[in-house]
Amino acid sequence: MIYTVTVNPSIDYIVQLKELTLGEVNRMDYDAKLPGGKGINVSRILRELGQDNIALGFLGGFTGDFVEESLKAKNLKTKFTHIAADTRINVKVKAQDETEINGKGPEISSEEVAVFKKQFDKLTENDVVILSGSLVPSLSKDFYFELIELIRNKGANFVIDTTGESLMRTLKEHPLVVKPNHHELAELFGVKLNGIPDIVKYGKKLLDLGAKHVLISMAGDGGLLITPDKVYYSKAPKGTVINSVGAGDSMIGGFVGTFAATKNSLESFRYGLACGSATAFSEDLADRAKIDEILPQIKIEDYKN
Ligand SMILES: Nc1ncnc2c1ncn2[C@@H]1O[C@H](COP(=O)(O)OP(=O)(O)OP(=O)(O)O)[C@@H](O)[C@H]1O
Ligand SMILES: O=P(O)(O)OC[C@@]1(O)O[C@H](CO)[C@@H](O)[C@@H]1O
Repeated sequence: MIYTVTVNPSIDYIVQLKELTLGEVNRMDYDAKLPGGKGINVSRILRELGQDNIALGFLGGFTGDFVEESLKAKNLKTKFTHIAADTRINVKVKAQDETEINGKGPEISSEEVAVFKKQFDKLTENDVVILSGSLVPSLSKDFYFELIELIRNKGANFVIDTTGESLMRTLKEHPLVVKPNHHELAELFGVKLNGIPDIVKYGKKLLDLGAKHVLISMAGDGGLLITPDKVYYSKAPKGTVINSVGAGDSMIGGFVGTFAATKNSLESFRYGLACGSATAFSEDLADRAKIDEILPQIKIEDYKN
């Protein structure tokens, strides 16, 4: 089974207007409320791909009820731990630029954490756990490492979508895949990356430090997959970008869902790229029809230094 963990889910409140003027009353042209949070987005893409999965995490209050009901309506399997405080609301303003205002997230008590962690007792070596998104301020910065220890003790695989020191610290536990974007990769090593050869050079270091696969996403410039045997590169397909929120989560969903089903890294890369671009070209996250439309446009090349 694949589990996604969203410690800090959200209602994503999407607000669209032609122009945002700070300090004035602005009127929206369109708005929408979506269940959000990185792990939840991965779960939604896995479901589109027909990959069985269960979304875990913490939900509370009327906002938490909205997220849970929206996911149930989409036939997603969920086992959230219910908390007393309200799940956050993240505001995504689409005007002349895209601006995101993400909440800090609710207080989670030690009792609620204990109930959540109990679920990890049942993991087996056939399971994959995907840890994605921010932690809430009341949790220890080491929370993901505590979870990784529980996961590794059961012999299960994990994927972590995080950046900086937190990412570097998890590499020695051999995540199935890590997916920094090219800016995050540069920050990880405190360097400026000049073109694909540099990106490959530093991406390979993440492999050397323990990751089983390294995916580097480059938004409209496509992506790279670095494995111990080979490096693959693909441009991004052309299309009208409607919504880039969740493109990275979609790429992870496409890669992990396909890898769980096929164990084929190249095919998983193909689906990861297609899911990422399909979301960028959709109003909400990509649906199966959009993913299928984009798949034939993905052309992967062997990358040779
Ligand atoms: N403008 C775009 N055009 C085509 N494909 C895109 C575009 N933006 C993203 N993608 C696809 O989605 C993948 C992931 O996007 P990106 O690199 O923006 O991830 P990210 O930085 O983790 O994004 P986010 O945090 O917004 O989810 C890219 O590698 C690419 O395949
Ligand atoms: O604040 P975090 O946890 O880093 O990111 C949360 C978030 O911005 O990530 C998703 C897109 O990747 C959105 O659905 C959600 O609002």
